[in-house]
Amino acid sequence: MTTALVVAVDGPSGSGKSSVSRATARALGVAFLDTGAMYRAVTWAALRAGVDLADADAVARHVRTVALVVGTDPAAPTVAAVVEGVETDLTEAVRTAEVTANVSAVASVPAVRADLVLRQRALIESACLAPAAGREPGIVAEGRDITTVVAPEADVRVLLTADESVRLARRAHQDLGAADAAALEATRDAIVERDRVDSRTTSFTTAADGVVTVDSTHLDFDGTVAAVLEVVARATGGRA
Ligand SMILES: Nc1ncnc2c1ncn2[C@@H]1O[C@H](COP(=O)(O)OP(=O)(O)OP(=O)(O)O)[C@@H](O)[C@H]1O
Ligand SMILES: Nc1ccn([C@H]2C[C@H](O)[C@@H](COP(=O)(O)O)O2)c(=O)n1
Repeated sequence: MTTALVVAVDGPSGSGKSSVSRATARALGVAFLDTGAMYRAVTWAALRAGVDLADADAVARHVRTVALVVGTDPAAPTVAAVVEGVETDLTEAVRTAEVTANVSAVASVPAVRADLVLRQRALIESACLAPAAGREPGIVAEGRDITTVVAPEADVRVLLTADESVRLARRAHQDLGAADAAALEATRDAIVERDRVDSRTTSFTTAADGVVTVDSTHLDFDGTVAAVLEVVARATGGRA
């Protein structure tokens, strides 16, 4: 493969966007971009700085000052921010319940979205024009608005879905393992609520024109990756 390949993947929480996109990127030998991690990192920074998240202007002003460092190696994706002049790894910190509970408020600010969309496009361009050593030119980028806003011209655009009950069961299993029923119920409520709030800002439940839906309800993980790779092969005539 010599021509750069951009694969855009969107979907609701627990659809498998991150894990399936990452495995797809590995299989294709290209970079991987988790745009949700970028929204999470600027949320972490805003919380740390004590910004009032109800004040959209203040949030957008603060986010503009946050220098993000995003690692797009699908074997070990990372996100960091420069805090008081020091690059601080946030790969784990962005997964806390506090960040998860607040990220939708930050992601719903239009000026924040405009800012991060530009940064995401720059990362996609960089992966295409200057791939890391040993990597093919291209990227699998996933989120909620990649197929529609960030990279509507992507070579391949996929909406990854699964029935709500299956998505919630996967997420609960990942987050809580064998936790008690009340904890599982709380996780489910939080996920449903986050998707409800996020869907006011981005459209990730129905496929836009030209976007291929992959429904993983009855597929296991490997089967889902294979289905996405098949969409890529069909769209690229086997060049990838
Ligand atoms: N087809 C599948 N079959 C079984 N498990 C799956 C499948 N796809 C993903 N998973 C598992 O479901 C869990 C959630 O996947 P993942 O984190 O990739 O979802 P996501 O859509 O990125 O969610 P979020 O937007 O909330 O971060 C993970 O544990 C993942 O391994
Ligand atoms: N392109 C994107 C990616 C993510 N978001 C928002 C929506 C989520 O609540 C949050 C975290 O994403 P996750 O890590 O759960 O995939 O970020 C968005 O609005 N647009």
